[in-house]
Amino acid sequence: MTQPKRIAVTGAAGQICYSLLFRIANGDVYGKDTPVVLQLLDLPQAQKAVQGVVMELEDCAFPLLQGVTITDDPATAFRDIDAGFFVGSRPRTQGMERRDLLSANAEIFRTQGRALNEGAKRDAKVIVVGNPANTNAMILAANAKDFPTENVTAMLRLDHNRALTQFAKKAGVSVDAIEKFVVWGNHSPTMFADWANATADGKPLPQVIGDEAWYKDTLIPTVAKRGTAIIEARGASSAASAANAAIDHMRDWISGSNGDWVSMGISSDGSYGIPEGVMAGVPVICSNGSYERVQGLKLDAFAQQMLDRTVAELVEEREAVSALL
Ligand SMILES: NC(=O)C1=CN([C@@H]2O[C@H](COP(=O)(O)OP(=O)(O)OC[C@H]3O[C@@H](n4cnc5c(N)ncnc54)[C@H](O)[C@@H]3O)[C@@H](O)[C@H]2O)C=CC1
Ligand SMILES: O=C([O-])CC(=O)C(=O)O
Repeated sequence: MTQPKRIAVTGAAGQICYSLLFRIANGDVYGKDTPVVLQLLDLPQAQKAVQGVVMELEDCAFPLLQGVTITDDPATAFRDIDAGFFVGSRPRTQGMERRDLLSANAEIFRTQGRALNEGAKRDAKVIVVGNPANTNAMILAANAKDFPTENVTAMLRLDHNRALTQFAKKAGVSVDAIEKFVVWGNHSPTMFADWANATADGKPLPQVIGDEAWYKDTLIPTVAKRGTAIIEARGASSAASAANAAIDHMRDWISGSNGDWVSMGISSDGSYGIPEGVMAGVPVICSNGSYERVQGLKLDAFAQQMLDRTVAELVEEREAVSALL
């Protein structure tokens, strides 16, 4: 058996983690040959609830689960980790936008960035799920001064997966027939679900669907507002689908995306005119434990306008938290 991977998960008592932890323990991130140790973080008042979740993890008898620690101390949670899922933070409720969580959650990521810096392996892979995910990831990276910024990412994969299903239904194909699709920008209603390069079974998706009005007037807003629709229907924000997206993001980063594009929020290097340091969703291809931006795409006037809008929002969010960077 290989060495166990140490995985920190924050917000362990919450609803996303109630799905996420069981998937990780089942081997869905590192594969069925790699044992895992979970290092669970939550607030002091949530420790008892985390203990309950751990009892349930034990009761699953997962062969790959070699150990679990529970703590309310970020430094303990992030010590020697290979991967970190940063979920812990307040979710929005009806009537709120994700950016309304900025002041409630930003401070969490400053504190945790410092702890990540202290204790994590330098090649640890980090995904931020807690909203507003892009800007929280930027705060986390900025406060982990000696930790590689490229190893801190934000989750756009739920938006990506949501769009794939809508496209697949419209085109009458399976979701895995669709390739080269990307969600650009912020995990917010300004996100840009871009089908310009996408294919279905190798044929251009815009031609296969042949309905640009549907794409602009139905697909884009449906994906952008899906989180709100779930909150209205369920009375709570997406949980199992968010956990699934976090698993997809990390699994592909670790094991590769088989040449296909996936959407990841990463720190901008200035490509596509996205200001450097902004944590924006872009197309990447994952292989050998790392990701590469897809470069050189031509954006038409509509795409450029959509990208500019979502990037402008990210820049505004960055200004709002400048004191924490
Ligand atoms: N990026 C994305 O696509 C998605 C992001 N989210 C976000 O994920 C976050 C978590 O959502 P849920 O699990 O539904 O929320 P929840 O309220 O069920 O759980 C959050 C957990 O985080 C804990 N927590 C709060 N502050 C903490 C801190 N400083 N350190 C450690 N733990 C802390 C809470 O005690 C609670 O157990 C929310 O911000 C939500 O908006 C949700 C769905 C999709
Ligand atoms: O909408 C929310 O607040 C939760 C979330 O990020 C999503 O479901 O995409």
